[in-house]
Amino acid sequence: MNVAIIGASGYTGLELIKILINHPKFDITYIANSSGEETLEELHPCLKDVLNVKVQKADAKEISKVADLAFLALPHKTSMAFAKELLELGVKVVDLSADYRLELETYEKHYCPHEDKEHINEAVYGLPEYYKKELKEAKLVANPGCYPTASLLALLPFVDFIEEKTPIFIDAKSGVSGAGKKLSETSHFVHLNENIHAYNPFKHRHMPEIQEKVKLVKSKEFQINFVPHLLPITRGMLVSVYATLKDEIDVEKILEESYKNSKFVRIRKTPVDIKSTAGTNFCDIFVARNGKALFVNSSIDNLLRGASSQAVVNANLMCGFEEDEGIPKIAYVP
Ligand SMILES: NC(=O)C1=CN([C@@H]2O[C@H](COP(=O)(O)OP(=O)(O)OC[C@H]3O[C@@H](n4cnc5c(N)ncnc54)[C@H](OP(=O)(O)O)[C@@H]3O)[C@@H](O)[C@H]2O)C=CC1
Ligand SMILES: CC(=O)N[C@@H](CCC(=O)OP(=O)(O)O)C(=O)O
Repeated sequence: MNVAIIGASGYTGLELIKILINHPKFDITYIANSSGEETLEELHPCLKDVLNVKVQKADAKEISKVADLAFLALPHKTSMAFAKELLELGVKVVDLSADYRLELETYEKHYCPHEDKEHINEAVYGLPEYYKKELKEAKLVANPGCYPTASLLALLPFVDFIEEKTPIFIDAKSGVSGAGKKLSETSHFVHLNENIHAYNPFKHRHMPEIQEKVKLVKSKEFQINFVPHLLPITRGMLVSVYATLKDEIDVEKILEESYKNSKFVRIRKTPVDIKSTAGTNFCDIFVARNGKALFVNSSIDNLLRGASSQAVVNANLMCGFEEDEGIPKIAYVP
């Protein structure tokens, strides 16, 4: 199966290349960024003598001649124009941006006017643990955001048992690569080093994504209070969910039961850490209860389970392959 990577000069684009180079069923036949003016080695010196594919200026018609499926590792708004054209040309799409993740009204409220209303309703949300059946039939997959991936995997097993009148709090912490390669004041080394802070409390665009998916998967409308923080590390994400249960239930049993068939969720007996999932597609989860107070703790690699490896799992499912074919499992430890 021939695949294209658009946005190959970015962080998630590089992670896609690294996974797909070793994939037993996918061949990278097209790589692009916005200009096509540099070689792959110039964009990513780490790929010298590893992969030698020409970098092109992204062009949907050219992609359709050489690839059956395209990964779009592009900024929001840019992605939908490419996806629309590719789908019309018969190319399957896994979109890493937010462009197809939300219902139209929610998207337009938190992002911008949508330019591909024709396809937004056919997009499948790429969280395999909850949408596997639909993903096997999908032509367009909306890969979830990194914070929603870690938050939903932690929260969804407990939604039916949470007291509906009390708020749910999600405290999330991400490595800086989550912001992409573009520099900003808050991603500057001098600002970040030995520092940590919250940003966009209760206003982050991933709060409506989490809220909407809880409603769609579990038919429950909760007030989700989401606060992200920036960590002075390159990759990794740690999420802590706090909620109040209706009863003093066996939370470990519920978690085990929820993910007993999942290849990429690991239930941990102690609080999770970032290093054990860095470099892998795993989401590690730990749960604890104090009376009716619930604490669920999850960790993922924001660039992999939060983006590129989850995208390849989704592509595996779309193409009828085993979900774990070619997917990284060995963490960057120590
Ligand atoms: N970083 C993360 O942890 C996560 C990111 N995502 C999402 O994945 C997407 C990619 O993120 P990330 O890799 O971090 O972003 P980067 O900013 O690191 O990379 C963006 C890429 O998009 C390319 N690009 C921009 N405009 C165009 C265009 N018009 N035509 C072709 N290529 C274009 C850039 O190319 P050029 O170099 O030429 O500008 C670059 O390769 C985003 O939507 C992001 O929100 C999702 C989950 C996690
Ligand atoms: C650290 C950091 O800045 N993270 C990004 C989230 C990255 C991501 O998963 O999300 P999208 O695909 O929705 O952009 C942020 O807070 O906007």
